[in-house]
Amino acid sequence: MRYHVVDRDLRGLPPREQWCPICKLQHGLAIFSGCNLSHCRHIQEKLNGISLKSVREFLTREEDSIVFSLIERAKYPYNAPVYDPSYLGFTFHNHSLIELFVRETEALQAKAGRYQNPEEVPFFPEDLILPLVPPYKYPQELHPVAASVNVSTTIWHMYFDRVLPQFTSKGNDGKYAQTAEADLICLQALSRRIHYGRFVAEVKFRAAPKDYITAIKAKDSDGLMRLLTSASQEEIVKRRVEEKAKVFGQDVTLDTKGETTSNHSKYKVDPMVVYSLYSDWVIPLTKLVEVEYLLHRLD
Ligand SMILES: C=C(O[C@@H]1C=C(C(=O)O)C=C[C@H]1O)C(=O)O
Repeated sequence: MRYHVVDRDLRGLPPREQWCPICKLQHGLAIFSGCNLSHCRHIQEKLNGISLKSVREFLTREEDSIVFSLIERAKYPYNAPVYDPSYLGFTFHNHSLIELFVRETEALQAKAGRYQNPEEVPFFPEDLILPLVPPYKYPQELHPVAASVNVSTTIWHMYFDRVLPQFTSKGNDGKYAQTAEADLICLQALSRRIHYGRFVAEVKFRAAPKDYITAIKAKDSDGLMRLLTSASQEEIVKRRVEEKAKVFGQDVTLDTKGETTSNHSKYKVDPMVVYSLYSDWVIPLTKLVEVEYLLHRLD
């Protein structure tokens, strides 16, 4: 079967219009009226590679990155000077060392093409320089409005004000560059996971466009929240990350006979902290991103 797709713009964004080869209607991405929905969904699936299964697999793999990044950050004590704007003597626009570190690293990574990937969202987009590398043709599954859905500031404050003090020991070992680097890895993993809510929302929209279109047209945020929520899935996710914190965060040693011994009583990051991080922040923010994306999905 051949699909005739018109009006793909230069950045490879989703087609604004397309012909459905089955119902022969030309229609915008969001307007399915008069057309058999299953046919049009079929086209969408052919054009785009994401499914609920694939997005959930992505989120599951991101859990590993998040738990590992917290464990790596927990190697260092809190190291307060990293977050104190006066530590650099009010140079660099009164930025703290962490802010300077993130801004400069993001600028370098932008040059290397990191933010061409629609999965990656910078914390300081205003500082970014155009990539030096040739463009890579990433699949463009999202509606263009995805570019303006951004909860980076909330993630920043959540991480530094609420989460970091819970899993680091008090103290100062002077390893500030390593500390800032470890923070950045945590922030990037959290941001990637949370902003992936845009992809989750897209597959949910495609699976039940009629329901979502009604709620979107009514600007019904609560209705959208109800539609996209799966309480059972959330419970699985929370228990799984708690378990990962136990498995990844234990000391593994070998005794003289070469038998593995694990210390189950002491974990590098408290598994309850990881459970609460997901329960209080990661899942609610992912759902907020989903709703924000959906509210503008028909723009
Ligand atoms: C991400 C999803 O959407 C919602 C958010 C979830 C999450 O952030 O883990 C889990 C279930 C849903 O309530 C999903 O259905 O997988």
